[in-house]
Amino acid sequence: MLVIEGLTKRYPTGDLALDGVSLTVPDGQVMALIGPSGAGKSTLIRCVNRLVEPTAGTVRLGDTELTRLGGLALRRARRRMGMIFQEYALVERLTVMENVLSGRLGYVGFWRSWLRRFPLSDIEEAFRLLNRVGLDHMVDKRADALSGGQRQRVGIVRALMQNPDLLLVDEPTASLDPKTSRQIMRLIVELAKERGLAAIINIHDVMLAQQFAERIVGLHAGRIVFDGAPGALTPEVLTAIYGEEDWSATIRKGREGEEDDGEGEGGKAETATDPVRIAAAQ
Ligand SMILES: Nc1ncnc2c1ncn2[C@@H]1O[C@H](COP(=O)(O)OP(=O)(O)OP(=O)(O)O)[C@@H](O)[C@H]1O
Repeated sequence: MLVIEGLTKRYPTGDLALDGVSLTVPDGQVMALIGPSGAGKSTLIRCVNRLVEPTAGTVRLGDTELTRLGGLALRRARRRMGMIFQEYALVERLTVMENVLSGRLGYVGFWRSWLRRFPLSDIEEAFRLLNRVGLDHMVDKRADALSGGQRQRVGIVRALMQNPDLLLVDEPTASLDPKTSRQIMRLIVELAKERGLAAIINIHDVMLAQQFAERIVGLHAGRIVFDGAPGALTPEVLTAIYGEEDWSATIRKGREGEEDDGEGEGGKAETATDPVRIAAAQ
């Protein structure tokens, strides 16, 4: 369970990116973090793993208060947080398997990893997870020869190789087409559920957030202005999060996503999740 209390971040420039954010994400819950550009989504994710130093407030993961840790203890705690990024952050010249095994670097000693002598159990787990995401036939392929969706799958497997308690996911679909975006979101949600992981997914696409996350938190100017189920995202709520101007853009984007969706592979994705239709139904 992740417990965030009173999290505040003021950058040295004076920007107040987070203003007293409190939030609890239980194990197994997938939470989408939405909000306009500059709302503080990335800052929130980065304060949790301490890539950004909070100005005030606490972050606890299970029994560990992350905001108190430094040095080795912080490095150890970071192992428990799997990061999945927008740009995949793979090592291009390394193979799929090597990229995946790099998720174990925090556990395997330096020399052992330098000599690429990972324990058999790690290699077996890598095969198992690559099989789970449909990439077991690509273990020897170099990362730079993969498609965007395949790269993101490798990124997901690498994060899971850490055996994390928490997934921090930053714009996982920003570089992907709509269909691949849905596949990746579905995969992240399924894997988080299977493994009982708390997950925070920072995502611009409200439609995707509604389709796949069970809980949505809306940030506006560093504050939580909505925290609830996807079905409760009314136009009024979206206006509170995005403001009038961005809200109309969001509706338009939702419709475009639907038009793109010719193959009907999205399951739930094709049902009445358009905010406009939700509004009409109410
Ligand atoms: N390194 C930094 N130095 C100074 N100000 C920053 C820094 N990073 C972010 N900010 C500011 O903090 C606020 C929140 O930014 P943040 O990147 O967290 O928002 P976001 O919701 O993730 O936006 P986006 O969706 O565009 O990525 C913004 O006003 C931004 O300008």
